[in-house]
Amino acid sequence: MKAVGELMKVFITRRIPQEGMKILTAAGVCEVSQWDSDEPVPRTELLRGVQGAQGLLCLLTDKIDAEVLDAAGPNLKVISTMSVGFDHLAVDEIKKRGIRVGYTPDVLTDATAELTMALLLATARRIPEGVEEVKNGGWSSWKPLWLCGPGLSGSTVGIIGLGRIGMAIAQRLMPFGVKRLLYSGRTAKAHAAEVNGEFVPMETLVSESDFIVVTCSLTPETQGLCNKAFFSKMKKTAVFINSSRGAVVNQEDLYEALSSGQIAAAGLDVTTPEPLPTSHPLLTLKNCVVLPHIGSAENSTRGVMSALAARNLLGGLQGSDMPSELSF
Ligand SMILES: O=C(O)[C@H](O)CO
Repeated sequence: MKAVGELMKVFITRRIPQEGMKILTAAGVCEVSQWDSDEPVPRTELLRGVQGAQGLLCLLTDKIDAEVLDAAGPNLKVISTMSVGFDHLAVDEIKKRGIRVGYTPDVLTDATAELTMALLLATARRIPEGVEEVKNGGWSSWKPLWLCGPGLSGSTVGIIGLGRIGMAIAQRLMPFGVKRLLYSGRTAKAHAAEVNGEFVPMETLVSESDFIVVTCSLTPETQGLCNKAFFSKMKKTAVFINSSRGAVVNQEDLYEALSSGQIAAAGLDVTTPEPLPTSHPLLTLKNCVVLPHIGSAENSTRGVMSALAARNLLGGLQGSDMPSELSF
């Protein structure tokens, strides 16, 4: 048994699924302190909690910047985020200080692809609107022209960012009889052949797609990518879906496009900010379906993410391999 003094100090910024906590406890190498709540850690508590830590296990809601790294001090060896996205981490600053980073790719791919499909179908076929009409007495009869929306069969779908999640969505789209699958991104991908994906310039994807699905990561290049110019090139009948990060979209421009009939509908699992204030104009629109960032909220997925984040943390603390280390 090691004396407490020899244990490595770790700060965890939230209550996380048991799977990860059990792994950390069983390893017996760290002294864990935690923001033991379902709500995000206040900034002051984060700055306090991280002091002297050798390991930090954080979530996508925690902005890990130079101030946090300074507060942690020189002992910080590893940051393990329980997320596949890492736009909340000041990667350059982290790299400069030689701190290793773990993240959780792959394990949430299926869950996020499933949710994106659900959001796409719900938005296109106006499911939330239909549910609301049933509840509020708006359902007067079966009506030939009521609550119609576009279907996937025979359609063209454009995926922005054919990475792990984009590819899993493409695979799920195939049995729906999609006619063309377009994708854009930095480079053509060999794996696109599996889904008959056509690598096209962004302009072509935007103007030819009946459905646009955004799954790229948030980077300086993709920030605000879906803006007025983007929406103005879309078909008036097209549906826009975003399950990546809210900041890829200019929400004022999206509101304008939706309310003016420039595009048919939008489904968003991510927004800026999160949560989206209940007074936000997008929430007044029937043709906009907004979900509270639940892409990976599938029963077993969060436990698996938590376990992977714990293993990444241990790898970084012990100077050994991390199952999913971010290479930068
Ligand atoms: O980055 C992530 O992990 C997703 O957005 C949430 O699971």
